[in-house]
Order: sequence, then C-alpha cells, then structure tokens
Amino acid sequence: MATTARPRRSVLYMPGSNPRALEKARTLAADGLILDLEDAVAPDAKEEARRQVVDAVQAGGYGARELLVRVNSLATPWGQADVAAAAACGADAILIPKVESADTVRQVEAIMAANGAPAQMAIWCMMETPRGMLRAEEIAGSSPRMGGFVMGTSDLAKDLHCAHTRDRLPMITSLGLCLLAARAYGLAALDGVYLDLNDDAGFEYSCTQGLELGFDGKTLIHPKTIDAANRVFAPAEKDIEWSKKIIAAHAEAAAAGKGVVVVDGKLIENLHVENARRIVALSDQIAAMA
Ligand SMILES: CC(C)(COP(=O)(O)OP(=O)(O)OC[C@H]1O[C@@H](n2cnc3c(N)ncnc32)[C@H](O)[C@@H]1OP(=O)(O)O)[C@@H](O)C(=O)NCCC(=O)NCCSC(=O)C[C@H](O)C(=O)O
Ligand SMILES: [Mg+2]
Repeated sequence: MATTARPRRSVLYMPGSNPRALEKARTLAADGLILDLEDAVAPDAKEEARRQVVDAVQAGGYGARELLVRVNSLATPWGQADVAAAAACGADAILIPKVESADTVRQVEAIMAANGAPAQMAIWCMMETPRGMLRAEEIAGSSPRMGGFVMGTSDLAKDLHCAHTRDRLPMITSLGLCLLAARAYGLAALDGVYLDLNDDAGFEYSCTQGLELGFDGKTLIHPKTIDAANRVFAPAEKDIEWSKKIIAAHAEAAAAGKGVVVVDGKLIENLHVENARRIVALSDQIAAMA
C-alpha cells in the first residue's frame, strides 16, 4: 500500500477503556489517534475497551483525524478477537504491537481479510523489540497493506537495557534502522512517546530531533503536547516560501531546456524540487485540515 501523504505531526494515544478520552479526541487538534487496546488497558478491561473502541469509531465524529486501533498481540487471549473486531469498524489502520517478523503481519492480514477489512485499511507495526529492529526491512515489505511504523521507545529501552537520554544515542541505531526500512518501502514513520509530561523543553527538543532524523511526526500521550508537535513537524514558513521559489525557478529553467538552475547562489536540481513539492503539499494538507 503506497502510504497516503497526509499530515501525521501529532498522533495521540488513548486507552480504549477511557470513554472520556475517546470523546474528547473528537475535538483535539491531533492529526491522528491511536485507540489503544494493548498496554494502556488492564486485562480485566480488555473486552469492554474493544467494544468501546469499535462503537466510538462507528459513531464517527473524528473528522480528518487518522484512526489507528492498536490491538493486543496475537499471542495474547485478546489479539485474534481485537483484529476481527477492528477489521470492519471503519478505522484507517490496525496497529500491531511488538512486531518481530513478516509472519505476524501476514497472520493479521489473513484475519482482517476473513473479517471484511476494506482494501484501503492499512496495517501499521509497533517497532519496539531488538528482534523487530533486526528485521525492520522484512517487516516493512511484508504486506501490500503495510502503511507505517510507530517507534515503541519505552519497550525498546527496556529490552535494550539502555537509558532514556536527551540525545537518545543509546537507541539511535534502532531509530535509524526503522527509518531506513520505512523509507525504502514508502511507509510513514512516527517517533516514540516522551514520557515526562512536566518537561516541555525536553519534549520540544525530542520533537525537533525526531524531525531532523526524518520522522513524519511524534506519538503523544497527553493532549497538552499536541500544539508543540504540530508546530515542530509542520514545514516552516521560510521553507514553504523557498520551496515555492525553487519550484518556479526550476520550471522556468526546464521550459528553457535546462536541467539545473541557480537560485540565490544555490544549485537547484530535480531532487531539490521533489523535496520542495513534498513540503508544499504537506503545508497545503495541513491548511486543509484546519
Ligand atoms: C497520562 C494520563 C493517564 C493522564 O490522564 P489525566 O490525569 O486524565 O490527565 P489530565 O487530567 O491532565 O487530562 C486533561 C484532559 O485531557 C483528557 N485526556 C488526557 N489524556 C488524554 C488522552 N491521551 N487522549 C484524550 N484525552 C485525554 C482528560 O480526559 C481531560 O479531559 P477533560 O475531562 O475535558 O478535562 C492520560 O493522559 C493517558 O491515559 N494517556 C495515554 C496513555 C497511553 O495511552 N499509554 C499507552 C501508550 S504509550 C505506549 O504504549 C508506548 C509504546 O508502546 C512504547 O513501548 O514506547
Ligand atoms: Mg510498547
């Protein structure tokens, strides 16, 4: 599945067992929502959460927000029924946790097909274990339904026995492997959550680092972080202006039979124009969501 280009600056998790959060999400400025049946939901609440999530998605009211249902692993007592219920509920994607192989994706794909999932429903994978990192390419190319990766940096840090540091050096190899695989297969890539809700500066720094690494956006755990993520991951005004300028200059040069042009002293080739078009398209899509 070619990943639809759409804004994914801010993607907010909420426990499927929390009806207030499911309701409030209809009014929040997040580009996407992860309706969670996995780690944010206690074992006793799993069945009720599944019903609530399906009812909430079917009831609608989420507008242009991309809806991902995070199911439990197929190895748990709830995974199979979660996928079956989510398949035809109207969400944009099923998000599988702790994916470590292409086989897991194909098993979920088969359950989705057996339960009437529409052709456009995507599969997204949580990338959050050492085996998952080592098989990132296999997972990225596992199914035509593959739409994106979400970094699970909390589980990853636990499994790596590494620290959560400001510059995330201990997990930079993992982030890079997943970004490489995602981009090689045309998938979206979302950065992991920032856990300290009282550290606004640290949150903003981690968004900026995620943007610079190449992520499309950040996964979030609280609505108060949405605005900062939206701001950091949106193209800056000066980049939009520059993009439009070089697109126009390159088109003029092409009309005159030239493949390259110099704008403000900088050599502009087709590859710069492709990136400029992506930036302008993203900013137009963000404007259309407002
Ligand atoms: C962290 C929270 C438990 C805090 O909740 P709460 O105490 O209710 O916060 P507030 O009182 O500040 O809430 C203010 C209002 O905002 C609403 N709210 C809060 N959080 C959310 C949310 N996530 N989505 C939607 N709405 C939310 C409250 O209802 C209040 O609304 P109002 O009634 O109008 O005042 C809570 O934020 C929370 O549960 N967050 C999500 C936690 C979660 O989903 N965790 C799992 C995902 S992270 C993960 O698994 C990472 C990955 O797998 C890995 O390994 O890294
Ligand atoms: Mg996790």
